[in-house]
Amino acid sequence: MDKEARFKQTTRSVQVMKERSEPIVMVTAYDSTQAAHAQAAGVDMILVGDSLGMVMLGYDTTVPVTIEDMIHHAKAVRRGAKDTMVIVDMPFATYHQSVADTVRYASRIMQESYVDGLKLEGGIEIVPHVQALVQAGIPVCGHLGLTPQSVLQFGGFRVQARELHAAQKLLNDAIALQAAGSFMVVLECIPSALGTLVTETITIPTIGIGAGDACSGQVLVYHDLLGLGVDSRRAKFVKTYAQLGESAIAAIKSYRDEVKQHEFPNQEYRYDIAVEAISSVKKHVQEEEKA
Ligand SMILES: Nc1nc(=O)c2c([nH]1)NC[C@@H]1CN(c3ccc(C(=O)N[C@@H](CCC(=O)O)C(=O)O)cc3)CN21
Ligand SMILES: CC(C)C(=O)C(=O)O
Repeated sequence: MDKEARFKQTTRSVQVMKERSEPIVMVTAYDSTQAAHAQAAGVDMILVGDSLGMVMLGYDTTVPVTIEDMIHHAKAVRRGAKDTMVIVDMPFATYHQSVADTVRYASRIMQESYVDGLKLEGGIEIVPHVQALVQAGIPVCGHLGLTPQSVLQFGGFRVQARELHAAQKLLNDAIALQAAGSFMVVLECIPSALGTLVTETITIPTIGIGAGDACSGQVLVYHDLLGLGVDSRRAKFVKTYAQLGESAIAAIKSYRDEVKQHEFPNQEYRYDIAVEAISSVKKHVQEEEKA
């Protein structure tokens, strides 16, 4: 996309997109190259997800991810996609102590990485925190359903809100987040009929990941949609649009083979020097050795 044609989404424009039933496209990114890919592809917004702990840092869950990790990656994404809306996850347990601590952590992320909003996992229990951030001028995106920071409590990455009470609670949480001033909410790994019901009940946009096709938008993890991961374990909601992991391994193998067989670097990849210059250097070295 050329620079002129690029429109940076805002909290207001995504609301209009929902009203017009225009799907909102979100993808995660964790560094400046990935962010530039997402922007060049014309996505509406980028999420610097704490999934970076799993896909970039090699952890089994998102629990070990720190505020420093999030800021480090968010800054890189901001540099790579200056004209795209960027939302950043608040990491594990940074919005569960005092409201004052939550505002302090959130302000650090906003001011140091200069992004467009923050995402927090949870419902009614975090409403005071959401309200305080909104009062501070920070756009807040909610996240309900499979909230990965609670994976240890869930006992694994499992589909959520399949029973009546849990489904009712999720709907109430969505309503509470909207009332608290959230501009959007991510719905992860829930029955699609519940995704539909939430999207029809609240007025703010819903972004689904494993929440059906009626959500106002969709999000996928960069590594998942590009097939970059090396482990084959993959959630049912992931559609893989390329096999870049396999391409990467094949390319590195070719490089390895060419170096081992003295095929790389050939003439094309070398720098020249005048013959006289190099022979003078050689002569100089020989004279030094004699002395
Ligand atoms: N690469 C990656 N993609 C993600 O979407 C993602 C992360 N990492 N890390 C943070 C969370 C964890 N997520 C996950 C991980 C696994 C499943 C999964 O395997 N779900 C099972 C559900 C099985 C059940 O409940 O019965 C599935 O088969 O879809 C779901 C979400 C989503 N997020
Ligand atoms: C999967 C998305 C919604 C997320 O929260 C993340 O990338 O951490």
